[in-house]
Amino acid sequence: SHRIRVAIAGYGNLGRGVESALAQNPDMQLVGVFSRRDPASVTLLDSSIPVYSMADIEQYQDEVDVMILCGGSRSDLPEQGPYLAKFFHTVDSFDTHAKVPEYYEALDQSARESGRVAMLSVGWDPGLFSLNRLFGEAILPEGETYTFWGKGLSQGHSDAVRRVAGVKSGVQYTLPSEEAIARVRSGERPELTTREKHKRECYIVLEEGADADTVRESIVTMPDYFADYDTTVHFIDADTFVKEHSSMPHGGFVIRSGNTGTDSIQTIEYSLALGSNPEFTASVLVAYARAVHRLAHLNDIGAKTVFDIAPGLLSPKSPAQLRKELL
Ligand SMILES: NC(=O)C1=CN([C@@H]2O[C@H](COP(=O)(O)OP(=O)(O)OC[C@H]3O[C@@H](n4cnc5c(N)ncnc54)[C@H](OP(=O)(O)O)[C@@H]3O)[C@@H](O)[C@H]2O)C=CC1
Ligand SMILES: N[C@@H](C[C@H]1CC(C(=O)O)=NO1)C(=O)O
Repeated sequence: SHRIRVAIAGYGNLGRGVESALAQNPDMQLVGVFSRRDPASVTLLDSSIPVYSMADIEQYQDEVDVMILCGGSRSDLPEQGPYLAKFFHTVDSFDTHAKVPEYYEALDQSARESGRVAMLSVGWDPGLFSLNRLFGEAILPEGETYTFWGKGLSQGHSDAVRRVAGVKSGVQYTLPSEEAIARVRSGERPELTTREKHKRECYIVLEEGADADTVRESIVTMPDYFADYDTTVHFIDADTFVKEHSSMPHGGFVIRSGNTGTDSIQTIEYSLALGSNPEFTASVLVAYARAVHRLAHLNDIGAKTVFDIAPGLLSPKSPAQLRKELL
């Protein structure tokens, strides 16, 4: 059977990660990268892969089985997602938690009209952490669920600060409250507000002539991303930025602490330690691209989240082979 023909829409940290993740999956083939920038200015890891202008993307419908959308959630995907679902089966990593319901509806309408599959919010949070929160609550209905991230670089929040007028480069680190983690791990099951669980720290290089106080205010008050957190903004020069803020580690964990019949305490914990947030997220996107391709062949169209995907669809192994590996 032929390899799955995959293309990338939007070439940033995630796009680069998808390019290298595809090289690790021999049943898939990267057929091209689409960018809003001049293709001549976009340098891939593998220079033999063609780069096309996003403006021409509709012409490639018959050459792409799955389009992996790697744009930013704050401003790119809300427009690119519903648009591209008209022409391609897609998968993206949309992570503006507050806006997921409306994004789902927009994708679902577009994908159903075109008879395509559009998977949203694939990654680790939302994505693998979402699945583990579901397992915890479905299996241990009596209990509490906690999610902690970091210390590490959030790409969604870094993308969001880069979109603020006056920001030349920017990253955002998420720091979990060690005190909150200790209380959860002790089995206390505390009520914790958003603000009590994490702090956010940004490092920004300003555009020439931009005003630091105005930029800081735009960031710390930003709804859905920073308004509910204690956020600090540091302004640094470009050399320091490149020297000290070029790696993107991250991670975190989901804990479900619950009680069963005889009041036994049961604890489920799922954790991630990521050397590269974008490369890991890209690896999740690529596994789900395989599932999207299979759903497309089953004509199981419309918007899908990780909750809708049978795990076997992620694996390159046949169902028969997987059954042999159950134990
Ligand atoms: N669900 C999850 O667990 C996760 C989700 N994410 C999501 O992934 C999204 C993308 O993250 P990330 O790849 O780090 O974002 P980037 O800022 O690296 O890229 C976003 C877009 O910006 C454009 N771009 C990239 N580099 C440049 C450049 N040098 N000059 C001009 N434009 C550029 C690209 O579009 P173009 O090529 O068209 O110019 C690209 O698609 C995040 O917004 C986040 O929401 C990330 C991690 C985990
Ligand atoms: N979507 C996040 C993945 C995790 C990290 C995170 C955070 O640090 O706030 N929230 O969810 C990302 O863009 O990195």
